[in-house]
Amino acid sequence: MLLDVRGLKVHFPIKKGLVFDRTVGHVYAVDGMDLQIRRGETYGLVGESGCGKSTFGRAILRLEDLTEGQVLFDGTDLASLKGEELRRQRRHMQMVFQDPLGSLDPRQTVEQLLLEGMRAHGMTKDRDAHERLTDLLREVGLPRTALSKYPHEFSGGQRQRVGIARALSVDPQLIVADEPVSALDVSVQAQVINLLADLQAELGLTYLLIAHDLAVVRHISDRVGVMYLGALVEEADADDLYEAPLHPYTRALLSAVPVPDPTVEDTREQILLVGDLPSPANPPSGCRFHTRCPWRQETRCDTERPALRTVEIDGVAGSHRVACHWAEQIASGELQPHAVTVSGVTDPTLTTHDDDSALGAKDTAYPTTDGG
Ligand SMILES: Nc1ncnc2c1ncn2[C@@H]1O[C@H](COP(=O)(O)OP(=O)(O)OP(=O)(O)O)[C@@H](O)[C@H]1O
Repeated sequence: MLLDVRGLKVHFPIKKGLVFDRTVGHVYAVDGMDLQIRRGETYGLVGESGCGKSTFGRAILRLEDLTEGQVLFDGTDLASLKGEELRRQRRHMQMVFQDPLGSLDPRQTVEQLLLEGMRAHGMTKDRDAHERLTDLLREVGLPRTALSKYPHEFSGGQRQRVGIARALSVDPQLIVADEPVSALDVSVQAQVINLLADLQAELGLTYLLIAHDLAVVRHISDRVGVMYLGALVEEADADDLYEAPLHPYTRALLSAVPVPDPTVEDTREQILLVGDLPSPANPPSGCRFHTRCPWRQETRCDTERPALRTVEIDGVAGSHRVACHWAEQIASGELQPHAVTVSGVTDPTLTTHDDDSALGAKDTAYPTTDGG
């Protein structure tokens, strides 16, 4: 296991007061994450905007203060490291950001940008440093002439290649890529994703790939974790997750992913997510998804937070984990979905869902089970 995260919490204090800051509450951005990544694996982390994905990615690189929990990187607990030790450890873990323009110093040439990290980790002392720069550019598919250019002189896709080269420059083991393609044109997205895949094969890298778009992570990820309000609600091998999602939230996210071929009839279940993500400063009690869940059962879902547990499939406990009290009953059809209103109150008169005209209604989720 290269990365082993246990019970991680990152809470941001909410301060009030002009002169004396008072803490009046907390944003529970990450609130009990357990996640393991094997060496050489690509782990896709998905979820709606605001569910805590970026905070989690930043926290495991110790770019955020950890409120509680353990982050073991190759056996070393990062939570206990400080100063020089932490700085040395950081060389092994690098980040690729969504917006390379915002994360690359506009006054530095590509050469300066690439040398900066290498210099900080004592990697420019040997005379091979320039050879390494040439290799880096070749690896990310940029010409050698790129070295003397500034970030604004590149297209979005090329700039992301510079961002990737910079992450690679210190020879890391783990790369956290936070929405690496969501700012790029669709036509360029696949090129950058393919580049990440090629680099992994060539260099044996391990990735945590963060994205709100499930389609982006599907093909490159070995495993996928779905995050909701600060914690994982489901995790499985990528194919299992996409073909047999168990958590109602995952089912809702997947039913929103368009079918790539317009000539193929979309027979999947349609579950509309009702309302906005609740505030992470005031998360719902019990299961955090209960206010939007079409399978919510009173009162267990409202009061008891489900643990992330391994489910048995055909009597075998595999690697599919889900945090739902009723995953098996939902999968078997024993529990039927019902409509959800914005307030999160289920309407007992709407326990069937054969009124297709209601599909697409703004305030109500009507899951259909035909073909799902
Ligand atoms: N430094 C901070 N101080 C206070 N609250 C923060 C801070 N950073 C993030 N948050 C809050 O924590 C929650 C989780 O944010 P985060 O950026 O991790 O989510 P996300 O899933 O990555 O969303 P996005 O894709 O929009 O970045 C949000 O409500 C956000 O406003």
